[in-house]
Amino acid sequence: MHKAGFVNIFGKPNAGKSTLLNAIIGEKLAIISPKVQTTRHRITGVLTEPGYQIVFSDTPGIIDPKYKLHEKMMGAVKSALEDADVALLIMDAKDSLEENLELFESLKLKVPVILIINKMDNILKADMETLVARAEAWGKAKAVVPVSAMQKKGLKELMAAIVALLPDANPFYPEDTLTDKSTRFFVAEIIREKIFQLFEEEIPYHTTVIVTQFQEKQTLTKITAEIIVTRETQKAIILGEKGKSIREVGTLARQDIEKFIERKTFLELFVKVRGKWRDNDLYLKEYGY
Ligand SMILES: Nc1nc2c(ncn2[C@@H]2O[C@H](COP(=O)(O)OP(=O)(O)OP(=O)(O)O)[C@@H](O)[C@H]2O)c(=O)[nH]1
Repeated sequence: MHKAGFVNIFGKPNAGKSTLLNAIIGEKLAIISPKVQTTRHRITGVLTEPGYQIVFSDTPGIIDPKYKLHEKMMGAVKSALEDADVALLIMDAKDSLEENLELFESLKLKVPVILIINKMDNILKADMETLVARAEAWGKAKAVVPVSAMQKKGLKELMAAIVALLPDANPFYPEDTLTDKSTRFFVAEIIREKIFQLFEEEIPYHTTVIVTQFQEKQTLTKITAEIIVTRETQKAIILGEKGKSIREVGTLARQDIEKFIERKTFLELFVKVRGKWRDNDLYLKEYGY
C-alpha cells in the first residue's frame, strides 16, 4: 500500500528547520541564515520515493506577535498545525529541553509527534544519550530522533520514523514535483537571502522582496525585482556608494538563481521605500503574507 501525508516542522527560531528541510529534499528550497526568523512563509517541499510521498512544510519560528507581520507568522504556524498528519518538533541540542517541551505542550497537538534533537554534532555522544532518554520520558513523542541537519546525520532514522506514521494514501503531487510554490517565490527568497548575508541586523528585518517581472526569453530569463524598505536611509545603505552594494546583491543572487532555474538570467533590481509596510495589511497582502 502506498503512503502519503503532510508533515510539518515546528521549532524555535534557529533550531534548524530550514536546514533540515533542505537536507531532506536535497534542493535549496528554504532560505538559510544564521540570523533568526528568516522563514516567514510556509515552504513546502515534496519528497517522492518508491512507496511513499511526503509533503513538507517549514513554518516560521515560534515568536510573539509583536508586529502584524508576526501575527501572520503565528497564523501560519496554527494553520500548519491543523492540516498535518505528522508534526516534527525540532530543538537545538544545546537548548533547554524543559523550555522546548513547555513550548511544544502549548501547541496542544492532536497529531502524532516526532521530537527531533538537532545539532548533535555540537554535543558529546554520552550527553546526547542522556538527553534522548530525558526526552523519551516526556512520553508524548512517538519517536525521539537525534540528527545533525547540517552534516546530514540521522536522516535515515528520521525518515523511517516519519514513514511509519504516514497514512495509507495515493500521492498528492506528480512525481517530479519539488514544491508547490512558484519559481518567483524562490527567486524572491534568494534575493532576500543575499540581503541577509550582506547587511547588518536591522536592514533585513525591514526588507521584503517582490518579483515584478519574470520573462522567459529565447536565450535567458529576464527577472525584475523590487526590494522594499521602510526608510530612505535604508534605501541608501542597500544601494551603497555609487550602487556598489546593490550590484553585489544582484551578482550573488543571479548566480544562485541561475543554479536554481538552470537558465542564464538577467536580473534587474530596484529599491523602493514604503513606510511601515510591516504594519500595513494591504501591503502585507500585496507582498504575499
Ligand atoms: N552545528 C550545527 N548547526 C546547525 C545544524 N542545523 C542548522 N544549523 C545552523 O543553525 C542556524 C539556523 O538554521 P536554520 O535552518 O536557518 O534554522 P530555522 O529553524 O529554520 O530558523 P528560522 O528560519 O529563523 O525559524 C544556521 O546557522 C544553521 O547553519 C546542525 O545540525 N549542526
